[in-house]
Amino acid sequence: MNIKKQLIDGSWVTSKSNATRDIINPFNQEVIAKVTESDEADAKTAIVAARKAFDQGDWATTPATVRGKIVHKIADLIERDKEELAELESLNTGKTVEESLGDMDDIAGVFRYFAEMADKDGGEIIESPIPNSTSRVIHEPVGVCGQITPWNYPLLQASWKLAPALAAGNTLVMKPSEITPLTSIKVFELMQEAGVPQGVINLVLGPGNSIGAELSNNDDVDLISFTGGIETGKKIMQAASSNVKNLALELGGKNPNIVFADAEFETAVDQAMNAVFFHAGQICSAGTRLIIEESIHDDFVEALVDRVNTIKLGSGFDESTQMGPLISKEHLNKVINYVENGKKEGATVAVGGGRPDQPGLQNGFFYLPTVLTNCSTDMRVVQDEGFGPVITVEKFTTEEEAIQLANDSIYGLSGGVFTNDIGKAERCVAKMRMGTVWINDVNLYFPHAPWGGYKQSGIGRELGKTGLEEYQETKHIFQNLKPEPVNWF
Ligand SMILES: NC(=O)c1ccc[n+]([C@@H]2O[C@H](COP(=O)([O-])OP(=O)(O)OC[C@H]3O[C@@H](n4cnc5c(N)ncnc54)[C@H](O)[C@@H]3O)[C@@H](O)[C@H]2O)c1
Ligand SMILES: C[N+](C)(C)CC=O
Repeated sequence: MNIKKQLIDGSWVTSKSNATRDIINPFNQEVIAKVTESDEADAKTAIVAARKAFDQGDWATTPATVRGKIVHKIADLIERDKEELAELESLNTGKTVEESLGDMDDIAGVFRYFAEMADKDGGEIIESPIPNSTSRVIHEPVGVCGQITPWNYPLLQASWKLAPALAAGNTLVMKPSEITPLTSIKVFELMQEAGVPQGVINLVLGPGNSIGAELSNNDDVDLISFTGGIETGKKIMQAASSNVKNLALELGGKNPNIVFADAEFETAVDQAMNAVFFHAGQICSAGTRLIIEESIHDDFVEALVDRVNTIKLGSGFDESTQMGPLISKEHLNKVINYVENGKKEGATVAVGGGRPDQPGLQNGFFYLPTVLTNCSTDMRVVQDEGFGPVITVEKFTTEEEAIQLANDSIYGLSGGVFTNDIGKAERCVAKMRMGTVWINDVNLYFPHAPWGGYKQSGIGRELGKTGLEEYQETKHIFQNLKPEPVNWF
Protein backbone atom coordinates (compact mmCIF):
# COMPACT_ATOMS: atom_id res chain seq x y z
CA MET A 1 0.00 0.00 0.00
CA ASN A 2 1.41 3.43 -1.00
CA ILE A 3 1.97 5.79 1.88
CA LYS A 4 0.01 9.03 1.48
CA LYS A 5 2.16 12.05 2.18
CA GLN A 6 1.90 15.54 3.63
CA LEU A 7 2.25 18.70 1.53
CA ILE A 8 4.92 21.15 2.65
CA ASP A 9 6.15 24.08 0.55
CA GLY A 10 4.76 22.58 -2.66
CA SER A 11 6.22 19.05 -2.22
CA TRP A 12 4.54 15.85 -1.09
CA VAL A 13 6.88 14.43 1.56
CA THR A 14 6.94 11.82 4.30
CA SER A 15 7.31 12.92 7.90
CA LYS A 16 10.76 13.48 9.35
CA SER A 17 10.24 10.54 11.74
CA ASN A 18 9.00 8.24 8.92
CA ALA A 19 6.15 7.16 11.22
CA THR A 20 2.90 6.05 9.56
CA ARG A 21 -0.74 5.59 10.57
CA ASP A 22 -3.33 3.10 9.33
CA ILE A 23 -6.63 4.64 8.27
CA ILE A 24 -9.59 2.41 9.13
CA ASN A 25 -12.99 1.82 7.52
CA PRO A 26 -15.45 2.08 10.46
CA PHE A 27 -17.88 -0.28 8.72
CA ASN A 28 -15.55 -3.31 8.90
CA GLN A 29 -12.26 -2.13 10.51
CA GLU A 30 -10.29 -2.83 7.31
CA VAL A 31 -7.20 -0.71 6.65
CA ILE A 32 -8.07 1.50 3.69
CA ALA A 33 -4.91 3.63 3.53
CA LYS A 34 -1.57 4.31 5.16
CA VAL A 35 -0.58 7.91 5.75
CA THR A 36 2.58 9.54 6.95
CA GLU A 37 2.38 10.66 10.59
CA SER A 38 3.82 14.11 11.22
CA ASP A 39 5.15 15.48 14.48
CA GLU A 40 6.02 18.96 15.81
CA ALA A 41 9.12 19.15 13.57
CA ASP A 42 6.99 18.73 10.41
CA ALA A 43 4.45 21.25 11.67
CA LYS A 44 7.24 23.77 12.30
CA THR A 45 8.61 23.26 8.75
CA ALA A 46 5.14 23.74 7.29
CA ILE A 47 4.63 26.94 9.30
CA VAL A 48 8.00 28.29 8.07
CA ALA A 49 6.89 27.57 4.47
CA ALA A 50 3.55 29.32 4.98
CA ARG A 51 5.28 32.27 6.68
CA LYS A 52 7.74 32.63 3.79
CA ALA A 53 4.94 32.37 1.21
CA PHE A 54 3.01 35.10 3.00
CA ASP A 55 5.92 37.48 3.71
CA GLN A 56 7.93 36.98 0.52
CA GLY A 57 5.47 35.46 -1.95
CA ASP A 58 2.84 37.37 -3.91
CA TRP A 59 -0.40 35.54 -3.04
CA ALA A 60 -1.52 38.28 -0.64
CA THR A 61 -0.99 40.95 -3.31
CA THR A 62 -2.27 38.91 -6.27
CA PRO A 63 -5.33 40.75 -7.63
CA ALA A 64 -8.39 39.46 -5.83
CA THR A 65 -9.99 38.72 -9.21
CA VAL A 66 -7.18 36.27 -9.99
CA ARG A 67 -7.44 34.63 -6.56
CA GLY A 68 -11.19 34.35 -7.11
CA LYS A 69 -10.63 32.58 -10.45
CA ILE A 70 -8.32 30.04 -8.81
CA VAL A 71 -10.85 29.39 -6.03
CA HIS A 72 -13.53 28.91 -8.74
CA LYS A 73 -11.21 26.42 -10.45
CA ILE A 74 -10.96 24.44 -7.18
CA ALA A 75 -14.78 24.20 -7.21
CA ASP A 76 -14.66 22.99 -10.84
CA LEU A 77 -12.18 20.25 -9.92
CA ILE A 78 -14.22 19.16 -6.89
CA GLU A 79 -17.25 18.85 -9.18
CA ARG A 80 -15.16 16.91 -11.72
CA ASP A 81 -14.00 14.43 -9.02
CA LYS A 82 -17.21 14.49 -6.98
CA GLU A 83 -17.92 10.72 -7.11
CA GLU A 84 -14.36 9.78 -6.17
CA LEU A 85 -14.34 12.26 -3.29
CA ALA A 86 -17.75 11.13 -2.01
CA GLU A 87 -16.74 7.47 -2.04
CA LEU A 88 -13.50 8.28 -0.22
CA GLU A 89 -15.44 10.24 2.42
CA SER A 90 -17.89 7.38 2.93
CA LEU A 91 -15.10 4.80 3.10
CA ASN A 92 -13.36 6.80 5.80
CA THR A 93 -16.37 8.00 7.85
CA GLY A 94 -19.00 5.28 7.27
CA LYS A 95 -21.65 7.81 6.19
CA THR A 96 -23.83 6.88 3.23
CA VAL A 97 -22.56 7.76 -0.24
CA GLU A 98 -25.79 9.68 -0.78
CA GLU A 99 -24.93 11.93 2.20
CA SER A 100 -21.33 12.30 0.99
CA LEU A 101 -22.49 13.28 -2.51
CA GLY A 102 -24.62 15.98 -0.89
CA ASP A 103 -21.59 17.12 1.10
CA MET A 104 -19.52 17.41 -2.10
CA ASP A 105 -22.18 19.64 -3.69
CA ASP A 106 -22.14 21.81 -0.57
CA ILE A 107 -18.33 21.93 -0.63
CA ALA A 108 -18.13 23.02 -4.27
CA GLY A 109 -20.79 25.64 -3.43
CA VAL A 110 -18.66 26.97 -0.56
CA PHE A 111 -15.61 27.42 -2.84
CA ARG A 112 -17.82 29.18 -5.41
CA TYR A 113 -19.38 31.47 -2.80
CA PHE A 114 -16.01 32.68 -1.50
CA ALA A 115 -14.56 32.83 -5.03
CA GLU A 116 -17.35 35.28 -5.89
CA MET A 117 -16.70 37.32 -2.75
CA ALA A 118 -12.94 37.61 -3.34
CA ASP A 119 -13.07 40.81 -5.44
CA LYS A 120 -16.29 42.39 -4.18
CA ASP A 121 -14.76 44.35 -1.31
CA GLY A 122 -13.74 47.86 -2.38
CA GLY A 123 -13.13 49.07 1.16
CA GLU A 124 -14.98 52.03 2.66
CA ILE A 125 -14.57 55.81 2.57
CA ILE A 126 -15.17 57.42 5.97
CA GLU A 127 -16.32 61.05 6.20
CA SER A 128 -13.33 62.40 8.15
CA PRO A 129 -14.15 64.80 11.02
CA ILE A 130 -10.67 66.35 10.61
CA PRO A 131 -10.41 69.21 8.06
CA ASN A 132 -8.14 68.66 5.04
CA SER A 133 -7.90 64.90 5.43
CA THR A 134 -9.19 61.65 4.02
CA SER A 135 -10.10 58.52 5.88
CA ARG A 136 -10.68 55.08 4.43
CA VAL A 137 -10.91 51.49 5.57
CA ILE A 138 -9.46 48.52 3.72
CA HIS A 139 -9.29 44.80 4.44
CA GLU A 140 -6.11 42.76 4.24
CA PRO A 141 -5.35 39.08 4.80
CA VAL A 142 -4.56 38.08 8.39
CA GLY A 143 -1.37 36.21 7.43
CA VAL A 144 -0.48 32.61 8.26
CA CYS A 145 -3.53 30.57 9.28
CA GLY A 146 -3.49 27.34 11.28
CA GLN A 147 -6.60 25.29 10.53
CA ILE A 148 -7.63 22.22 12.54
CA THR A 149 -10.62 20.08 11.53
CA PRO A 150 -12.67 17.20 13.02
CA TRP A 151 -13.58 13.74 11.70
CA ASN A 152 -17.36 14.02 11.36
CA TYR A 153 -17.53 16.22 8.23
CA PRO A 154 -13.88 16.05 7.21
CA LEU A 155 -13.93 17.85 3.87
CA LEU A 156 -16.96 20.04 4.48
CA GLN A 157 -15.43 21.59 7.60
CA ALA A 158 -12.11 21.96 5.77
CA SER A 159 -13.84 23.81 2.90
CA TRP A 160 -15.35 26.37 5.30
CA LYS A 161 -11.77 27.31 6.26
CA LEU A 162 -9.82 26.81 3.03
CA ALA A 163 -12.09 28.75 0.66
CA PRO A 164 -12.29 32.04 2.63
CA ALA A 165 -8.62 31.87 3.67
CA LEU A 166 -7.53 31.61 0.02
CA ALA A 167 -10.04 34.13 -1.29
CA ALA A 168 -8.77 36.68 1.26
CA GLY A 169 -5.10 36.12 0.34
CA ASN A 170 -3.79 34.20 3.36
CA THR A 171 -1.36 31.31 3.50
CA LEU A 172 -2.18 28.29 5.62
CA VAL A 173 -1.26 25.05 7.32
CA MET A 174 -4.13 22.62 7.75
CA LYS A 175 -4.29 19.64 10.10
CA PRO A 176 -7.26 17.36 9.45
CA SER A 177 -8.40 14.83 12.04
CA GLU A 178 -5.81 12.08 12.16
CA ILE A 179 -8.52 9.45 11.59
CA THR A 180 -10.13 11.02 8.49
CA PRO A 181 -7.45 12.72 6.37
CA LEU A 182 -8.18 11.14 2.98
CA THR A 183 -10.46 13.67 1.28
CA SER A 184 -8.36 16.57 2.58
CA ILE A 185 -5.25 15.01 0.98
CA LYS A 186 -7.12 14.69 -2.31
CA VAL A 187 -8.38 18.29 -2.22
CA PHE A 188 -4.90 19.63 -1.53
CA GLU A 189 -3.86 17.86 -4.77
CA LEU A 190 -6.76 19.57 -6.52
CA MET A 191 -5.82 22.97 -5.09
CA GLN A 192 -2.31 22.52 -6.52
CA GLU A 193 -3.83 21.53 -9.86
CA ALA A 194 -5.98 24.68 -9.75
CA GLY A 195 -2.84 26.80 -9.53
CA VAL A 196 -2.48 27.79 -5.87
CA PRO A 197 1.20 28.79 -5.62
CA GLN A 198 3.88 26.83 -3.77
CA GLY A 199 3.95 27.33 -0.01
CA VAL A 200 0.51 28.96 0.19
CA ILE A 201 -1.23 25.72 1.19
CA ASN A 202 0.43 23.20 3.50
CA LEU A 203 -1.04 20.00 4.92
CA VAL A 204 0.30 18.13 7.94
CA LEU A 205 -1.10 14.77 9.05
CA GLY A 206 -1.20 13.44 12.55
CA PRO A 207 -2.37 13.83 16.13
CA GLY A 208 -3.77 16.91 17.79
CA ASN A 209 -1.72 16.93 20.97
CA SER A 210 1.52 17.31 18.99
CA ILE A 211 0.99 19.02 15.63
CA GLY A 212 -2.34 20.62 16.51
CA ALA A 213 -0.75 22.05 19.65
CA GLU A 214 2.22 23.31 17.62
CA LEU A 215 -0.11 25.15 15.23
CA SER A 216 -1.94 26.72 18.18
CA ASN A 217 1.26 27.73 20.00
CA ASN A 218 3.62 28.79 17.25
CA ASP A 219 4.30 32.53 17.17
CA ASP A 220 4.55 32.55 13.37
CA VAL A 221 0.87 31.64 13.09
CA ASP A 222 -1.41 34.70 13.02
CA LEU A 223 -4.81 33.00 13.18
CA ILE A 224 -5.96 29.65 14.48
CA SER A 225 -9.29 28.36 13.23
CA PHE A 226 -10.54 25.24 14.96
CA THR A 227 -13.58 23.00 14.60
CA GLY A 228 -13.95 20.25 17.15
CA GLY A 229 -14.79 19.46 20.75
CA ILE A 230 -15.15 21.94 23.60
CA GLU A 231 -12.27 20.59 25.71
CA THR A 232 -9.85 20.78 22.77
CA GLY A 233 -11.18 24.25 22.00
CA LYS A 234 -10.31 25.42 25.51
CA LYS A 235 -6.74 24.13 25.13
CA ILE A 236 -6.39 25.87 21.78
CA MET A 237 -7.72 29.12 23.19
CA GLN A 238 -5.12 28.97 25.94
CA ALA A 239 -2.29 28.11 23.52
CA ALA A 240 -3.36 30.87 21.12
CA SER A 241 -2.70 33.43 23.85
CA SER A 242 1.07 32.84 23.35
CA ASN A 243 1.13 35.54 20.66
CA VAL A 244 -2.48 36.75 20.94
CA LYS A 245 -3.49 34.97 17.74
CA ASN A 246 -6.77 35.69 16.06
CA LEU A 247 -9.06 32.90 17.13
CA ALA A 248 -12.06 31.18 15.55
CA LEU A 249 -13.69 28.29 17.41
CA GLU A 250 -16.53 26.10 16.12
CA LEU A 251 -17.30 23.76 19.01
CA GLY A 252 -20.00 21.33 20.05
CA GLY A 253 -23.72 21.58 20.63
CA LYS A 254 -26.55 20.06 22.63
CA ASN A 255 -29.31 21.26 20.44
CA PRO A 256 -32.93 21.51 21.56
CA ASN A 257 -35.88 20.90 19.30
CA ILE A 258 -39.14 22.29 20.72
CA VAL A 259 -42.36 20.72 19.42
CA PHE A 260 -45.64 22.48 20.25
CA ALA A 261 -48.95 20.62 20.19
CA ASP A 262 -50.14 22.72 17.22
CA ALA A 263 -47.20 21.64 15.01
CA GLU A 264 -47.81 19.56 11.89
CA PHE A 265 -47.48 16.17 13.65
CA GLU A 266 -46.05 13.93 10.91
CA THR A 267 -43.56 16.59 9.80
CA ALA A 268 -42.36 17.17 13.34
CA VAL A 269 -41.86 13.43 13.92
CA ASP A 270 -40.04 13.08 10.62
CA GLN A 271 -37.77 16.06 11.29
CA ALA A 272 -37.06 14.92 14.86
CA MET A 273 -35.55 11.82 13.24
CA ASN A 274 -33.63 13.77 10.60
CA ALA A 275 -32.30 16.01 13.34
CA VAL A 276 -30.54 13.23 15.19
CA PHE A 277 -30.08 10.13 13.04
CA PHE A 278 -28.32 11.58 9.98
CA HIS A 279 -24.69 10.46 10.08
CA ALA A 280 -25.56 8.46 13.21
CA GLY A 281 -25.96 11.68 15.19
CA GLN A 282 -22.33 12.67 14.71
CA ILE A 283 -23.28 16.24 13.82
CA CYS A 284 -22.49 19.30 15.92
CA SER A 285 -26.00 20.64 15.31
CA ALA A 286 -27.81 17.31 15.83
CA GLY A 287 -31.17 17.91 17.50
CA THR A 288 -30.42 15.62 20.44
CA ARG A 289 -32.85 17.20 22.91
CA LEU A 290 -36.49 16.79 22.00
CA ILE A 291 -38.70 19.09 24.09
CA ILE A 292 -42.36 18.13 23.55
CA GLU A 293 -45.58 19.76 24.74
CA GLU A 294 -47.07 17.43 27.35
CA SER A 295 -50.45 17.01 25.62
CA ILE A 296 -48.86 15.29 22.60
CA HIS A 297 -45.88 13.68 24.38
CA ASP A 298 -47.14 10.08 24.50
CA ASP A 299 -48.47 10.02 20.92
CA PHE A 300 -45.30 11.67 19.65
CA VAL A 301 -42.99 9.20 21.39
CA GLU A 302 -45.09 6.27 20.12
CA ALA A 303 -44.91 7.55 16.53
CA LEU A 304 -41.19 8.24 16.86
CA VAL A 305 -40.44 4.77 18.20
CA ASP A 306 -42.44 3.16 15.36
CA ARG A 307 -40.39 5.09 12.80
CA VAL A 308 -37.04 4.51 14.55
CA ASN A 309 -37.69 0.75 14.49
CA THR A 310 -37.62 0.89 10.67
CA ILE A 311 -34.20 2.61 10.30
CA LYS A 312 -31.89 0.35 8.30
CA LEU A 313 -28.28 0.15 9.44
CA GLY A 314 -25.53 -0.98 7.09
CA SER A 315 -22.71 -0.09 4.76
CA GLY A 316 -22.68 3.45 3.42
CA PHE A 317 -22.18 1.86 0.00
CA ASP A 318 -25.47 -0.08 0.15
CA GLU A 319 -28.22 2.09 -1.33
CA SER A 320 -30.80 0.82 1.15
CA THR A 321 -28.72 1.88 4.17
CA GLN A 322 -30.13 4.78 6.16
CA MET A 323 -27.57 4.95 8.96
CA GLY A 324 -23.93 3.92 9.06
CA PRO A 325 -21.57 3.12 11.92
CA LEU A 326 -19.92 5.44 14.42
CA ILE A 327 -16.43 6.58 13.55
CA SER A 328 -14.28 4.43 15.88
CA LYS A 329 -14.23 1.88 18.66
CA GLU A 330 -13.24 4.57 21.12
CA HIS A 331 -16.22 6.70 20.10
CA LEU A 332 -18.58 3.71 20.19
CA ASN A 333 -17.51 3.02 23.79
CA LYS A 334 -18.13 6.67 24.63
CA VAL A 335 -21.69 6.45 23.28
CA ILE A 336 -22.32 3.13 25.10
CA ASN A 337 -21.19 4.68 28.41
CA TYR A 338 -23.19 7.84 27.76
CA VAL A 339 -26.44 5.84 27.42
CA GLU A 340 -25.64 3.49 30.31
CA ASN A 341 -25.06 6.49 32.56
CA GLY A 342 -28.33 8.00 31.31
CA LYS A 343 -30.15 4.82 32.35
CA LYS A 344 -28.56 4.99 35.80
CA GLU A 345 -29.76 8.59 36.08
CA GLY A 346 -33.35 7.42 35.45
CA ALA A 347 -33.83 7.71 31.68
CA THR A 348 -36.06 5.04 30.10
CA VAL A 349 -34.99 3.38 26.87
CA ALA A 350 -38.03 3.63 24.57
CA VAL A 351 -36.13 2.05 21.67
CA GLY A 352 -32.50 1.10 20.94
CA GLY A 353 -30.07 1.48 23.80
CA GLY A 354 -27.42 -0.98 22.61
CA ARG A 355 -25.53 -2.55 19.72
CA PRO A 356 -27.42 -4.17 16.83
CA ASP A 357 -27.29 -7.96 16.71
CA GLN A 358 -27.26 -8.48 12.91
CA PRO A 359 -24.26 -10.71 12.07
CA GLY A 360 -23.19 -8.48 9.13
CA LEU A 361 -22.70 -5.48 11.41
CA GLN A 362 -20.50 -7.01 14.09
CA ASN A 363 -17.18 -5.78 12.68
CA GLY A 364 -18.48 -2.22 12.39
CA PHE A 365 -18.83 0.38 15.15
CA PHE A 366 -22.63 0.36 15.05
CA TYR A 367 -24.99 1.64 17.73
CA LEU A 368 -28.78 1.41 17.50
CA PRO A 369 -30.82 4.58 16.99
CA THR A 370 -32.02 5.30 20.50
CA VAL A 371 -34.82 7.25 22.15
CA LEU A 372 -34.56 7.99 25.88
CA THR A 373 -37.67 9.24 27.70
CA ASN A 374 -38.25 10.51 31.27
CA CYS A 375 -35.34 12.91 30.89
CA SER A 376 -34.74 16.22 32.63
CA THR A 377 -32.14 18.97 32.43
CA ASP A 378 -30.44 17.90 35.66
CA MET A 379 -29.23 14.70 33.93
CA ARG A 380 -25.77 14.43 32.32
CA VAL A 381 -27.40 12.63 29.39
CA VAL A 382 -29.35 15.84 28.67
CA GLN A 383 -26.41 18.18 29.24
CA ASP A 384 -23.47 16.32 27.62
CA GLU A 385 -22.84 16.06 23.90
CA GLY A 386 -23.14 12.30 23.25
CA PHE A 387 -22.39 12.65 19.52
CA GLY A 388 -24.27 9.46 18.67
CA PRO A 389 -27.73 8.40 17.43
CA VAL A 390 -29.38 9.15 20.75
CA ILE A 391 -32.24 11.54 21.47
CA THR A 392 -33.50 12.52 24.91
CA VAL A 393 -37.12 13.55 25.45
CA GLU A 394 -38.34 16.20 27.90
CA LYS A 395 -41.89 17.56 28.42
CA PHE A 396 -43.23 21.09 28.88
CA THR A 397 -46.58 22.71 29.52
CA THR A 398 -45.98 26.44 28.81
CA GLU A 399 -44.09 28.40 26.16
CA GLU A 400 -41.88 29.95 28.89
CA GLU A 401 -41.00 26.51 30.22
CA ALA A 402 -40.09 25.29 26.72
CA ILE A 403 -37.72 28.23 26.22
CA GLN A 404 -36.22 27.82 29.68
CA LEU A 405 -35.53 24.11 29.03
CA ALA A 406 -34.07 24.86 25.59
CA ASN A 407 -31.66 27.44 27.00
CA ASP A 408 -30.59 25.32 29.97
CA SER A 409 -27.24 24.32 28.47
CA ILE A 410 -23.64 25.50 28.36
CA TYR A 411 -23.93 25.18 24.57
CA GLY A 412 -25.67 27.51 22.13
CA LEU A 413 -25.06 26.20 18.65
CA SER A 414 -28.49 25.59 17.17
CA GLY A 415 -32.11 24.78 17.92
CA GLY A 416 -35.49 24.17 16.31
CA VAL A 417 -39.11 25.18 16.95
CA PHE A 418 -42.07 23.31 15.45
CA THR A 419 -45.41 25.14 15.55
CA ASN A 420 -48.06 26.46 13.18
CA ASP A 421 -48.32 29.69 15.20
CA ILE A 422 -45.79 32.09 13.69
CA GLY A 423 -46.13 34.53 16.59
CA LYS A 424 -45.23 31.78 19.03
CA ALA A 425 -42.33 30.70 16.84
CA GLU A 426 -40.92 34.23 16.66
CA ARG A 427 -41.28 34.73 20.43
CA CYS A 428 -39.30 31.55 21.02
CA VAL A 429 -36.64 32.44 18.44
CA ALA A 430 -36.13 35.84 20.07
CA LYS A 431 -35.32 34.17 23.38
CA MET A 432 -33.34 31.13 22.20
CA ARG A 433 -29.61 31.72 22.83
CA MET A 434 -28.25 29.92 19.76
CA GLY A 435 -26.31 30.82 16.62
CA THR A 436 -28.88 29.20 14.32
CA VAL A 437 -32.59 28.60 14.96
CA TRP A 438 -34.78 26.73 12.50
CA ILE A 439 -38.55 27.20 12.39
CA ASN A 440 -40.32 24.03 11.22
CA ASP A 441 -37.07 22.57 9.89
CA VAL A 442 -33.76 21.14 11.10
CA ASN A 443 -30.06 21.12 10.32
CA LEU A 444 -30.08 23.37 7.26
CA TYR A 445 -26.97 25.38 6.40
CA PHE A 446 -25.67 27.03 3.24
CA PRO A 447 -22.68 29.20 2.30
CA HIS A 448 -24.60 32.50 2.34
CA ALA A 449 -25.64 32.36 6.02
CA PRO A 450 -23.23 32.58 8.97
CA TRP A 451 -22.62 29.50 11.11
CA GLY A 452 -21.38 29.41 14.69
CA GLY A 453 -22.38 29.27 18.31
CA TYR A 454 -23.43 31.36 21.30
CA LYS A 455 -22.09 30.54 24.76
CA GLN A 456 -19.55 27.70 24.86
CA SER A 457 -20.34 26.55 21.31
CA GLY A 458 -17.65 28.82 19.99
CA ILE A 459 -16.24 32.16 18.98
CA GLY A 460 -16.78 33.76 15.57
CA ARG A 461 -18.78 32.70 12.53
CA GLU A 462 -17.88 30.68 9.47
CA LEU A 463 -19.71 31.08 6.13
CA GLY A 464 -21.54 34.19 4.98
CA LYS A 465 -19.67 37.48 4.81
CA THR A 466 -18.49 36.93 8.39
CA GLY A 467 -16.76 33.78 7.11
CA LEU A 468 -14.52 35.93 4.91
CA GLU A 469 -14.07 38.62 7.56
CA GLU A 470 -12.57 36.03 9.94
CA TYR A 471 -9.68 35.81 7.49
CA GLN A 472 -9.21 39.57 7.16
CA GLU A 473 -7.62 42.33 9.19
CA THR A 474 -9.18 45.79 9.03
CA LYS A 475 -6.92 48.77 8.36
CA HIS A 476 -7.89 52.42 8.77
CA ILE A 477 -5.84 54.76 6.55
CA PHE A 478 -5.85 58.45 7.47
CA GLN A 479 -4.22 60.99 5.16
CA ASN A 480 -3.41 64.58 6.03
CA LEU A 481 -3.91 66.61 2.83
CA LYS A 482 -2.33 69.76 4.23
CA PRO A 483 0.58 68.68 6.45
CA GLU A 484 2.07 71.54 8.49
CA PRO A 485 3.57 71.88 12.00
CA VAL A 486 1.09 71.66 14.84
CA ASN A 487 3.39 73.55 17.29
CA TRP A 488 1.89 71.85 20.34
CA PHE A 489 5.33 71.68 22.08
N1 LIG B 1 -19.53 23.93 15.53
C1 LIG B 1 -19.29 23.26 14.41
O1 LIG B 1 -19.50 23.76 13.32
C2 LIG B 1 -18.75 21.86 14.47
C3 LIG B 1 -18.66 21.14 13.29
C4 LIG B 1 -18.18 19.83 13.32
C5 LIG B 1 -17.80 19.26 14.55
N2 LIG B 1 -17.90 19.98 15.68
C6 LIG B 1 -17.55 19.36 16.97
O2 LIG B 1 -16.41 18.53 16.83
C7 LIG B 1 -16.45 17.50 17.82
C8 LIG B 1 -16.13 16.16 17.17
O3 LIG B 1 -14.93 16.19 16.53
P1 LIG B 1 -13.59 15.54 17.13
O4 LIG B 1 -13.91 14.40 18.04
O5 LIG B 1 -12.67 15.33 15.99
O6 LIG B 1 -13.05 16.73 18.04
P2 LIG B 1 -11.64 16.85 18.75
O7 LIG B 1 -11.67 18.12 19.51
O8 LIG B 1 -11.27 15.61 19.45
O9 LIG B 1 -10.62 16.95 17.52
C9 LIG B 1 -10.75 17.95 16.54
C10 LIG B 1 -9.38 18.23 15.95
O10 LIG B 1 -8.56 18.78 16.97
C11 LIG B 1 -7.32 18.09 17.02
N3 LIG B 1 -6.78 18.18 18.37
C12 LIG B 1 -6.94 17.31 19.41
N4 LIG B 1 -6.25 17.76 20.50
C13 LIG B 1 -5.66 18.92 20.14
C14 LIG B 1 -4.84 19.87 20.82
N5 LIG B 1 -4.47 19.71 22.09
N6 LIG B 1 -4.42 20.97 20.16
C15 LIG B 1 -4.78 21.17 18.87
N7 LIG B 1 -5.55 20.31 18.17
C16 LIG B 1 -6.00 19.20 18.80
C17 LIG B 1 -7.69 16.69 16.56
O11 LIG B 1 -6.54 15.99 16.14
C18 LIG B 1 -8.65 16.99 15.43
O12 LIG B 1 -7.96 17.32 14.26
C19 LIG B 1 -17.83 17.56 18.41
O13 LIG B 1 -17.78 18.18 19.66
C20 LIG B 1 -18.61 18.42 17.41
O14 LIG B 1 -19.72 19.06 17.95
C21 LIG B 1 -18.36 21.26 15.67
C1 LIG C 1 -21.66 22.25 10.60
N1 LIG C 1 -22.26 20.97 10.13
C2 LIG C 1 -23.68 20.97 10.42
C3 LIG C 1 -22.06 20.87 8.69
C4 LIG C 1 -21.56 19.83 10.68
C5 LIG C 1 -21.51 19.76 12.11
O1 LIG C 1 -21.02 18.78 12.63
